[in-house]
Formats: sequence, structure tokens, C-alpha cells
Amino acid sequence: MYRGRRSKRPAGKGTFNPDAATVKHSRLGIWELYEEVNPSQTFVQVPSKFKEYREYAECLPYVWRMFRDILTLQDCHMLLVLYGVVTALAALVPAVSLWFSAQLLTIVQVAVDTRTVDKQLLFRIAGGRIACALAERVFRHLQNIVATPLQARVKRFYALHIFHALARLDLPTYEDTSVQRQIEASYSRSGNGPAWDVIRTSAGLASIVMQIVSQLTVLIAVLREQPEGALLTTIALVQTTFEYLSLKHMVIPPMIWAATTQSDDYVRMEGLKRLVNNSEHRKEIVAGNLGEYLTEEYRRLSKQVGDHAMDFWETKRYYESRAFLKLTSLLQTIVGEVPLVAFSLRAVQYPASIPISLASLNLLRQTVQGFAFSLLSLLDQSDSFGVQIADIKKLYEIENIANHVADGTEQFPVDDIAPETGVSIEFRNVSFKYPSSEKHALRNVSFTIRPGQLCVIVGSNGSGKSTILKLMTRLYEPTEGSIFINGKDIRDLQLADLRRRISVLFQDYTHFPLSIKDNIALGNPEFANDDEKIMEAARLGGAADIIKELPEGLDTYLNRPVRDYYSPMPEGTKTLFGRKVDYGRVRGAGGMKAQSTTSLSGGQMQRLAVSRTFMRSIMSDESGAGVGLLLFDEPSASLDPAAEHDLFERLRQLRGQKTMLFSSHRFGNLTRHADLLLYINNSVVEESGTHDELLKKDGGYAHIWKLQAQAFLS
Ligand SMILES: Nc1ncnc2c1ncn2[C@@H]1O[C@H](COP(=O)(O)OP(=O)(O)OP(=O)(O)O)[C@@H](O)[C@H]1O
Repeated sequence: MYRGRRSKRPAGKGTFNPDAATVKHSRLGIWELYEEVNPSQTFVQVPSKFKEYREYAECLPYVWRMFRDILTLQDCHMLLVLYGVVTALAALVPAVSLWFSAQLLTIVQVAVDTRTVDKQLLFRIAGGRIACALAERVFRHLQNIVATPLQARVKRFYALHIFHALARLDLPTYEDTSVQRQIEASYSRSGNGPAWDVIRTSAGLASIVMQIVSQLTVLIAVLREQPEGALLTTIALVQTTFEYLSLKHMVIPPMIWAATTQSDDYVRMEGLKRLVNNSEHRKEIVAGNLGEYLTEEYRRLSKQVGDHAMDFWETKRYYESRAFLKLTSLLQTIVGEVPLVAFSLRAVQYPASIPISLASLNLLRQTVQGFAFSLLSLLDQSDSFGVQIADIKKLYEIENIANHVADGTEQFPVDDIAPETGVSIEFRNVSFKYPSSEKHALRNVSFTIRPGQLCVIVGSNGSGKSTILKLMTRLYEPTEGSIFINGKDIRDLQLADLRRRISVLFQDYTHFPLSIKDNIALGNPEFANDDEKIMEAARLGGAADIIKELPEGLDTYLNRPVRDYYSPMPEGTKTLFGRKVDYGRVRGAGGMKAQSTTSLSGGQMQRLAVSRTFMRSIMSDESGAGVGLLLFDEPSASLDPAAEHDLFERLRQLRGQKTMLFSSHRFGNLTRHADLLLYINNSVVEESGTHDELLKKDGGYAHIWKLQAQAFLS
């Protein structure tokens, strides 16, 4: 029941502590369930409800804005009106149908009293009832027909809105958990988008109100002629309310809860299951001859855990089904029989009214049940409607999320500097901690790189090399100290200008889920359609030969974001729609992981990433954007020695007067030719100077250099 259903309201600020006194702990098999007991949920507290409604009221201007925005979309004006009209017509049908039922009842009553039937009237009324049933179907169908294009347009509009809001977020903002939650809320709970949810629920609420008013009108007319009406209505209302409440009690989970398992055996069992199901481990299972051992272990653990080896949802369902025979469900069964008992007692009291009361009983029960459910679901829907309109507020607010890294105001470069000239960089007492960490990644770092210099940062894993590069591009702000580029504090420069002057290849570069062409072209989108330039960048990055060998060349998707769908194919089918048939996906149906990527080696992927950097650094000169600083974080980590040599040669030839900075563990050609070496250890720059100077110093750099040199000599 919890599955796929988010809590009614997303958790707000604060923390959840499973050990707190307000948290109820229960053990379900191997699972420990912790539920926050919120007193305001058990008893409806008027002041808090009031506050809730006030909060919802604050969201109404956003809903108004939403409707205004939707009305500007193509044809949505007309579609919205049509949707409203069809919904209203559909809402009136039950009342008309009820009126016909009452007429039928009258005919039966007259027939009992007078033993005559007005046949014409009877047929007219029967026809009316059939027409009502048909009309209801037709209106629902029309509602769907109108809703489809309307929903598609609304969804498309807000998908773009969210896309834009997300695309402009910087790294620390995007990683911020409160921002993540806000983004999550702007997608809707139902998957249709919050805007469509609000339109549908508004129409639903209006429809319920119309149904209630129209049915009530007919009901009053019917009851006026029935002596037992008031009693039977009350009984039916009580019964329906009771059913509804016990259903609601079962369905709505507490808002905050968490479950975990302490069973190490179960955790290990699941681990083993994944190990054999996931194709990426297959090599090691086979080479390590692990098949038998794994089966034996799985058998042993499975026996140990026994019938409790169920995932959380299964366990939860099992325990819920055990609680079926609760007092409330027994009471519900008894209350269900009350109307018949009451009717029997009345029949004993007034035997003459038996036939007509029986008919009234059915009519009333049906109507009142429908009526009461409408009324109660109105209350329920108005609750979720509140949550939905609150989501609309969040949907609009995501466009106002302020980036943590504030934009500067100064243009860069100023006119007197030629775009192709390298820049100078100075770190002055820079310290930095990642937002999610208490530990310093850099501590009081100071150094200066002059224009056009080649600087190499060396140091062990985790010493802070990549962090220096991230701070230069202002992905993060220093916690203390300042960074200057051409003597200007980078915080004062316009971010777009600063980043245009820098080309960076991160160590943890990623391959975008786009074509190879896009992957390279996004280095400089200005030339996104210039295949010649893209291939030139690929050649410089050492990827041209790889691309030529791919059947789809530049248009190859390494990881296609949209998959093809097909049944298991006859064995001879090797390609479909011009692509290799992915048998992994067929295995996927059996729980195996699907492989849908064209695999390239780590080195080949790195060549593609380097090509993107070339696209940016070399091609941008022609566009006048002028990259003045090239940053490379371990650009050759996955390259073979020949490829590494070629890459550095090309970079040396092409860099001109640009300032270039590498981070590396490898000592060799690069460090020997560097104008400046920064030896960083444990977040601190311990040594700086040229290769010869640092060797003379005989410190940490010299020590590691000798270690690596020894490896070659011995
Ligand atoms: N996004 C992050 N959030 C929190 N801590 C981080 C993050 N990235 C890096 N760190 C931490 O900051 C420190 C410096 O990391 P950095 O990536 O700069 O090291 P590095 O010298 O480039 O290492 P390597 O040679 O392994 O690439 C490390 O202790 C690392 O664990």
C-alpha cells in the first residue's frame, strides 16, 4: 500500500530519528518499521487545519497564473471550455438517472395500489434510463478525447519550464538537498505533472459539487413521498460513512516512516542474487569458478532466513492481511446488515407498506451511498487538492531558485587583452570544504601562475588536485581566501565570460546520453552543425579513427536514451532498425540487467572527452571567444603511452600562448617540462617550483620522483 505512493505531503525541515519517543517501532518478520506518530493526524486539530488552509490560500495566485499560462497555449482556450462543459454534463447524468428511478418507483407504487400500468409512461421512463446510461458513457468518452490534447500541451509547456529551471542550476545548488526536494515536488505525484493534476482535480471537484447538488434536489423530491425516507437515509448515511472511514484508515499511511532490516543473512542473500543476475560480474564468477560456492551459500542462507525472506512490501502486505479480522472490519459487517434489520422491524410494525418499502430501500440505499461517497470524496479530494496547488507554487518557484555561486558584474576579458593570450591565476590563502563535508579539501593554498605558463599539480589520491580546478571554474566558492584571474577577483567577473575563457577536462568526465557528434560539439555549441570542425576536434583528440569504424559514425549513440521495443527475436536476426539486436534486453525480461550500450574502452571514451575539450579550446579561437586557460584533470589516465605522447605533443603545438594546467599522478615528460610544479599533500601545497628546483629541495616531490624512477631502473 505504501508502494508507489508518496506521503501525502513531502517531509519538510527537521530530522527523523527512529529512536525518538514519538516514533512507533514494530517488527514485521526480518523488517523493523519505524513510524512517526503525529498526534495532529489522529485527532483533527482545528487550528492546524486552519493554518493548512491558509497556506493553501497563499498558493492560489500561482494557480491563477497557471491557468493564465495555459490559456496562452495553442487552442487550450477552446479545449479547456470544452473539457469543462463535458465534465458538467457528465456530472448531471446521475441526478437525471435518479429522477427516472424515482418515476419507475412511482409506477410500481401505482401498480400495487391500482393494479394498472401506464405502459407508454413506463417505456418512456425505461428509455430515459437507458439514455442516461448511454449519455454517461458518451460524456466520459468525450471527456477523454478533449483531455488528451489538452494534457499533452500542458505537459509539454511545463516540461520545458522545468527543463529550463534545471539547466541553469549550478553545482552546489543542484546538490543542495532542499533544492532537490523542491525539484522533486515540481514533478507530480501522479506522473502527469502538477498542472494537469490541478486541472483534473478542479474539474473533479466541480463535478462532485454539481452531482451532490443535483442529486440532493432529486432526493428531496423522492423522500417527500416516502414515509420511511428519513430513517432509511440516516441508516444508509451512517453505513456509508463507516465504510469510508475504515477504508481511509487502512489506506492512508503515516507521513513519515522508515524501515530497515538487521538480518545480515537476508542482506547477503540479496547480494548473492544480484551477483549472479548482473552480467557485469559474470567474468569473475566464471574465472573464479564461483558458481557452485555461490549456489551452496545461497541455499544455506535461504534455509536460515526461511519464509521471512521477503522484501519489505511483501512483508508489509502479509502482515496487513493477517490484521484483516480486526474489530473495525467485524463492526463494518454488522453495520452493513442494519438497513435490512431496520426494514424488517418496520415491516413488522406496518405490514401494509412492505412491497413499496423494499423498493424504496434499494433506491435509497443506492442513491444515498453514491451521494455520501461523493460528499466524502469531496472532503478527501479537497485535501489532496490543497497539496496539489501547493505543488503548483513549487513548480513556479523553481524558476526563482537562486544559484549558490553568485554572478559577477564585470566583463571579462576587457578590451585591451587579445583573446588568445593566456591568463594569469593567483590563489591567495584559499581554503575549501565541500558543502557536504566537514573536512578541508584545501587548506590555505597560495600560488601564482603567470600568463602562458604550463603548470602541473602533482599529489596523491584525495590530496585536492581536482578541487583546485573546480574552484578555478567557480563550480564552488572558496570557503576562505580569494582567486584572481588577470589580477581580478573571479567573484567580480561575469560567470559566462569567465567560463568562456576556460576549457576544462574533468577527471570524472561523463559521456552525455547523446550522439558522438553532440558529445564533441557541446565543447562549443556554436559549431554544433559543422561536421568538418567536429571531425577535426576528433582527430586532435585521437578519436577520429574510432568514429570512422562505427557503422553510424558521428551519429552513433553510445548509450541510446530511447530504447527500441521488441519481442524475443528469431536467432538469425542480428540487426533491427539498423541497430544491433540487444539480446540483453530479452534477458532483462528474466530479471537480468539489460545491456543497451555500444561499449568503448576506457581509453576510447577518454579520447572522445579530450576531443570535446579540443572543440572548445581550439575551435573557439576562430569564433573569437578566446580560451585563455586550459585545465586538464588527469587527461591521460586511461591512455596508452603512445596515445599519451601524441596528446601532449598536439597540446604543445596547439596551445600557443595559453596558460595550461594539468593535474597528474604521473611524473615524466610533463612534469619535467613544466614551468611550475605544485606538489600538494593532504590539502596543502607543500612545495612549488620547477622540476629541478624541487629535486634539489629533496622533499616530497623528489621522494616520489625517485620512487617512480627506480621502478624503471630496477
Ligand atoms: N563532491 C565532493 N563532496 C565531498 N567531498 C569531496 C568531493 N569531491 C572530493 N571530495 C573530497 O575532497 C578531497 C580532495 O579531493 P580531490 O578530488 O580534489 O582529490 P584529488 O587530489 O584530485 O584526488 P585523485 O588523485 O584521486 O583524483 C578528498 O578527500 C575527497 O574525498
